[in-house]
Amino acid sequence: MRLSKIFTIVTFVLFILACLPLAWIINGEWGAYHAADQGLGSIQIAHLAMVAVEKISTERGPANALIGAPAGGGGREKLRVARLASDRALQDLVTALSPSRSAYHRQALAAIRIARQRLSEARHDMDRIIASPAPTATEIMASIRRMFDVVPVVLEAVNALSFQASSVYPQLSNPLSGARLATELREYAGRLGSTLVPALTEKRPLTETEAREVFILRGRIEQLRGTIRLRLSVPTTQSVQRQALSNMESRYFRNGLARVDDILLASRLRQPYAATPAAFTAAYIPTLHSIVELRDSMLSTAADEAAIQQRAAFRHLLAATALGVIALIAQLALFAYIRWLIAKPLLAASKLLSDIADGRLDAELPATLRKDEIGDVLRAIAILRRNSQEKRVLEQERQRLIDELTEVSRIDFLTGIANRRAFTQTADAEIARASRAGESATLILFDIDHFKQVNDQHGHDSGDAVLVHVAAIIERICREDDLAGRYGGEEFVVLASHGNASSGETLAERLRAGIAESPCSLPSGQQLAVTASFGVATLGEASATLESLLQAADRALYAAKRQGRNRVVAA
Ligand SMILES: Nc1nc2c(ncn2[C@@H]2O[C@H](COP(=O)(O)OP(=O)(O)OP(=O)(O)O)[C@@H](O)[C@H]2O)c(=O)[nH]1
Repeated sequence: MRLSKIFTIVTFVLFILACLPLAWIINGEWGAYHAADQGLGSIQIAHLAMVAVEKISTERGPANALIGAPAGGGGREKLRVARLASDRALQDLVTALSPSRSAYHRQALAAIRIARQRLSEARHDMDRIIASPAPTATEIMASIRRMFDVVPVVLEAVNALSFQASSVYPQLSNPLSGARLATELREYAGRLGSTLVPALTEKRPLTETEAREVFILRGRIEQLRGTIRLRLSVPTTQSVQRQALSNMESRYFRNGLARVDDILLASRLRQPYAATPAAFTAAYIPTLHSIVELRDSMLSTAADEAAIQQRAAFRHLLAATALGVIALIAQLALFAYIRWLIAKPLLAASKLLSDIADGRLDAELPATLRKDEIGDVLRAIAILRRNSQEKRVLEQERQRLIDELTEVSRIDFLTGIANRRAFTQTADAEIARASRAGESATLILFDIDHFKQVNDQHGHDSGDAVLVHVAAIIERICREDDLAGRYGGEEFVVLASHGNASSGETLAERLRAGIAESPCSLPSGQQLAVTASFGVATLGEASATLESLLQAADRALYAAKRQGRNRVVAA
């Protein structure tokens, strides 16, 4: 597998391995943020449920005030407004719970459906009692109890939502349960007032049942008061809650319950009541606000704390995501850097080595100042390439010299035509080929006449000039495919291929005439007449080799010399 591919696979695998724990961490942070968000939502919805409980409790005040009261006055309008407020609070709660996102929400929604049904029936019954001119105490109490029965159902929703919020924020269980207890306290405080209404309406002492009910309610209220105080006795309780608690103590537990105690005392002493139901309600109900304020203060503390934690969870999520992304980018950048630092130069080095091995020595070498192993490799490749280039130059020079030597060894240094060795090699092969092919070939051997005299009379240089002069005539007259050479001294030889005896003799005659008719210019400037004698031998049965042709031609040449020179004699 190629190095680049291995590097890509390793990068991919390491990237995935880094992604997995990051995804796990981010998923955890997302879960924490999501739970915090839901917990905060639950606190807000729990608040709506508590408000609904409060509104339903409050609705009993104007209803009770209307029982036995003369028709007219603003009582009806107050009841209408109170009922509208209850309906709106329940609707707000239903809207906030839809669509339900958890089992707690579904449980709360189911409870509210039942509560609405019960509330509708209780209102119907209450309207009947209000319309009745003289309802009995039992009828009034039954009607009031039906209103009471609505509240525990809504409290179920409050409990479900508070539990959900507490499960996310265990540290907020104190303010959350404190708010829930305050909601219950508000309910029982309301019930206490409602329980007194029949006796006030009928201007009679409390019945034994009513007195027991009041006793139980007072006990329940004290119990709730104690539990709330316990919840708020922890050091983390904020001053605003302590203030709300003290406000509730003075307004409800001192002023509000003082009204109740007045009525209970008058009832026990069988004395007439100092307040009508409406006056009692008007004095008693406002004191319940202090309980609601305490509830809201605890809820607002819990909501603030939850919002802080939700924001912290969001910041953690953001930080984890940002760190994760930065880590991945850093990892990719590191891989890219390593690729650039190691893999890329190694690949380039491998390509350069392949090029050098294939003889491509002109590829550009990256200039490197690197001091590491990669730098060493690149420098070694540069040296290797330089050595290869030098070796190539040397090889070329060597070949050139070989070619030159070969050429020199085949050419006569004086005349520039083939020497005896070159002529012999080529002529041997040509005669063998012509012999095989059944073609004709003529060998012309000739010798300059009285050459010794030229040397003797005009000097050796003039002799050389005559030799060069004759060679030039040979080159001028012979065809390209004729083989001509200096056979030795002042002796020349020509092998005329593809010819016959007569054409060979003709060529010899043309050579003879050419030499005889062209005087040679000696270095001294003197013109010297030169002649030569020719022996011609033609390829035949008896002369199938160069050697035999040469012997035959030499004999003919000798004959030509004897016959007076400057002539052609055929063997
Ligand atoms: N200048 C010069 N002279 C050469 C060369 N080679 C051979 N000779 C001379 O050629 C002469 C040959 O002379 P001979 O063999 O006596 O023949 P000749 O004088 O030509 O007489 P014939 O051939 O009988 O006409 C000798 O004096 C050689 O020294 C050469 O390369 N240059």
